[in-house]
Amino acid sequence: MTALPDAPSAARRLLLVHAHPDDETIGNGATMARYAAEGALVTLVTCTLGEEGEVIGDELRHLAADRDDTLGEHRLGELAAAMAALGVTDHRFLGGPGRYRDSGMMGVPSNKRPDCFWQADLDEAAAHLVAVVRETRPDVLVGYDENGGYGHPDHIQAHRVAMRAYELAAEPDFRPDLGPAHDIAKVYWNCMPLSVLEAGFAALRAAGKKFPFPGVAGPEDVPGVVADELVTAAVDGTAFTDRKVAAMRAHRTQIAVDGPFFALSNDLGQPMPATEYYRLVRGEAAPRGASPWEDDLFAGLERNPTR
Ligand SMILES: CC(=O)N[C@H]1[C@@H](O[C@@H]2[C@H](O)[C@H](O)[C@@H](O)[C@H](O)[C@H]2O)O[C@H](CO)[C@@H](O)[C@@H]1O
Ligand SMILES: [Zn+2]
Repeated sequence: MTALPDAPSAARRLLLVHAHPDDETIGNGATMARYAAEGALVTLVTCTLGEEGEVIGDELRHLAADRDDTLGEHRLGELAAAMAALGVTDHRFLGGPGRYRDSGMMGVPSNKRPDCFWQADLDEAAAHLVAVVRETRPDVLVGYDENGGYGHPDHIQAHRVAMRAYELAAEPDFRPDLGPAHDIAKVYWNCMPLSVLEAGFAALRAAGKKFPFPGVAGPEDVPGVVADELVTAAVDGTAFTDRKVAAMRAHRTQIAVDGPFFALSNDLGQPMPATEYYRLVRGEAAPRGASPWEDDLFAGLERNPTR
């Protein structure tokens, strides 16, 4: 049981569920930094240690699964450094560090390892997350869409576990030993509005020869692209871009950063958005004024200290 940081019981509470160390910063780094700075209780649950990842740079390549197989332990440290950069103090691994191994990309042999997340029993994995939900009692849960954003097995499984835990945590008869039932007020899935994606890639093409990476990502490389009408919230993290960049750089084996662009180990550069987008899938959206999108994930929620 992790001691929660001291905070007024009326503090707003955000829980994020991610597949690997690095996903949280790529998708929600500015959002996490903003809410942590505003005094919210931000809890990150990461489902694997990222043991099957590729490694950027020759000097650390020995960590890879087909060499020393110590990348997971190394990425645990990268995640801790990234959380320090974002000001997030409550980050945990589903079932404890190493309980579920990174499954690798869809279709590779490591998908069949009995200890990998893709082979996990859904209700058993969800029970680990129910324990966190009932302890931290979040107002808002952030996860992936049913395709995990881009079809990676661990992302799909993280979606399934998050949505199953959302249901089970609210059931008073389910595992009362894990604490009193808790009904999360709002659930969002990470997404990227098509119009924002197109503008970002237009800026990337305009960079021309100054573009710092050998390859250019395409829209198919960006997870969770949806029509603008499906987007509910846009969280402006501009004020926290420096923290997001520092956290991206902390994930040194996975992410290379250059100016307003970043690339994964595939060396395909893509824009690094300062605003992060969300699709509400459970709960009620707050009434919106002129903007089509909420600007705060907690919009419309009373600060209920007894939740
Ligand atoms: C962002 C993300 O989910 N990264 C995962 C992903 O890594 C990609 C994978 O190695 C792919 O083969 C590369 O081309 C791409 O550049 C990588 O981002 O899958 C890894 C293995 O499951 C995982 O460790 C990593 O966190
Ligand atoms: Zn991932």
